[in-house]
Amino acid sequence: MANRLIGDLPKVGIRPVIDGRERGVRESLEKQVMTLAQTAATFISEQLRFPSGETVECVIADTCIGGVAEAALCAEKFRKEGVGVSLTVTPCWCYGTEVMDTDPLLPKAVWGFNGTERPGAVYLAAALAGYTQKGFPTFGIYGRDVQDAGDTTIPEDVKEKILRFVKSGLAVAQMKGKSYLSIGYSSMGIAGSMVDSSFFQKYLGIRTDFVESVEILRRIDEGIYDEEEYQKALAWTKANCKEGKDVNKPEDQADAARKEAEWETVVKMTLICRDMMIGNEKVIAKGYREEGLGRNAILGGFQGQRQWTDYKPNADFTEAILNSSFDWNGIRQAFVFATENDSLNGVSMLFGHLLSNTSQIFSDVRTYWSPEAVKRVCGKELTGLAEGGIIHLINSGSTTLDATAQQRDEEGNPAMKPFWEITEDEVQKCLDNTLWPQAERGYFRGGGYSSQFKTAGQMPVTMSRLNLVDGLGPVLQIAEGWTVELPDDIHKVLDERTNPTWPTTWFVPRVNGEGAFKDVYSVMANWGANHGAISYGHIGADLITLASMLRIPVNMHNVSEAEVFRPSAWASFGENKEGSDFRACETYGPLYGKK
Ligand SMILES: C[C@H](O)[C@@H](O)[C@@H](O)C(=O)CO
Ligand SMILES: [Mn+2]
Repeated sequence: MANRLIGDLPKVGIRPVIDGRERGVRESLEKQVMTLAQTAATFISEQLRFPSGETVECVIADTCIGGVAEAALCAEKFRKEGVGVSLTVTPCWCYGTEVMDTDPLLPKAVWGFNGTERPGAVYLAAALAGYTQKGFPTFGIYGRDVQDAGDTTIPEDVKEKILRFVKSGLAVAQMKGKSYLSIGYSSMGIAGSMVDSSFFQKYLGIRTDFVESVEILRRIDEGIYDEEEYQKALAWTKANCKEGKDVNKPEDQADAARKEAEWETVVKMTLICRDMMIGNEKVIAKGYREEGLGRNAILGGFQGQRQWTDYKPNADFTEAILNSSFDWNGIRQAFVFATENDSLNGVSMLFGHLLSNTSQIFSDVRTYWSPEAVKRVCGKELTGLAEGGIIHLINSGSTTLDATAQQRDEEGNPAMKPFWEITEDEVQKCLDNTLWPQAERGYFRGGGYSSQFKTAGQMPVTMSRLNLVDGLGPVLQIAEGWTVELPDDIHKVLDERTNPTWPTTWFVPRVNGEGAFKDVYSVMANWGANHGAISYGHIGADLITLASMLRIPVNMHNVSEAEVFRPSAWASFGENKEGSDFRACETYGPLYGKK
């Protein structure tokens, strides 16, 4: 079972429900109802893939569901098949609570075909009322325009909601039962690194697993890693990871032998952290079964600072490579690995990864630069998207090399793609646009190598952050925007004022003149912590849907109201979308336990 997370990927269960009246009514509908289910299943499997690249499999009930018995038969089939998300479809009237999916943990939605020959929308409303009354928040999908009874196409607005619902539901299902691997614990008093096991378990169904960092030293010293892969990795690293300028004072600079030793150490650290997350058959074959099983970790965090980094090379290389979509074994699914063990930023990265299938950026939200301040220090004007000010995103370590913006989408725009769309040439460009200067020894006494690059292109991105509020619980904040590439005569001046050996992304959130999005400064002023997780694309609406499934309220976002898609029950908590979200999440509480 090693070399991958334990357990099969979740499937999508499709529930064709029907008016159970036989001897005429039911028979007249069977074909249309089952065809709707098959159409939905085909659409989902064609459109969606897991971050691993595997396709999303749908399971359709053996028969249409006309009553309790067939609902129970369907539930049993879904249980056996490993269904993690349920989508009920119908064009006709059905008996709401008799045919409903009563699994409290399955994210669920109902698509009521908008055709007026039969009362499908009436069923939808009745079903949603039943789900709301019984405490199973369910998403309602109802196309805006009436379709003819024989129409088996899925309207665009319905497609959008089906995909948004299924992507989020699969994210919920993929997290359940997995682990957060905490290597070390509290990092420099960063609250997110004081891992809250209760949050992980009750809201995400994720177990937290704590391993002291000394485990890495033990595995290095005792050779508990795959020696053959290590040699391959070291050779690849030497060929592809070029050292940058050593910014340390001459008297503090490591000699050649020490630098070589640090490369060897950081490569071993990378193998070992990965093995600790998902295991390694080669390590088992070497006689280390327990170590080779791994810890089923869908997400990891490394404390690093300060005890480890005061003594040993830092994990900047490890974090950067694990978060990237490639390594010495080629192009592959990115891991999700947080630096400074900021588990809350790690969760935000995981949400982004599961929703976008891409690798993630972990950054300090370091500096807001007003146009005036840039003018003062550079004598230059900020222009284009940057003209209202910019936010400097920069942190040593945990930023994917995909963030060099060397990959291109179908239109030739800079992008960060799912790994299966990335070319070898793009990988090489990401590597060629990254230098690896020695770690700055004032911060990192034990040395190491930091990834140094700038995001060289404009890309749509979404920055998010999960925060824990005492007395309230988790909240999520979201800022859609763009990366911007500054002219070198501005970038270099601003970057040199910080830690130029770290990866830089210049970020401009979409602002609307109101509240937290009044202007770029306000976004920074309202950000809830020192870190943000940044995903490629504008995925704010997906994050909002996912958060509602997890009963995590969204306290800040710049997604248009029309795109907000939450369970129908949320409307019962009031018209104000933000207030109703908080009230609904408070009422339902976490999926897997009591607050
Ligand atoms: C200066 C500290 O050592 C860095 O780790 C700091 O920039 C941070 O990343 C804090 O989140
Ligand atoms: Mn940081």
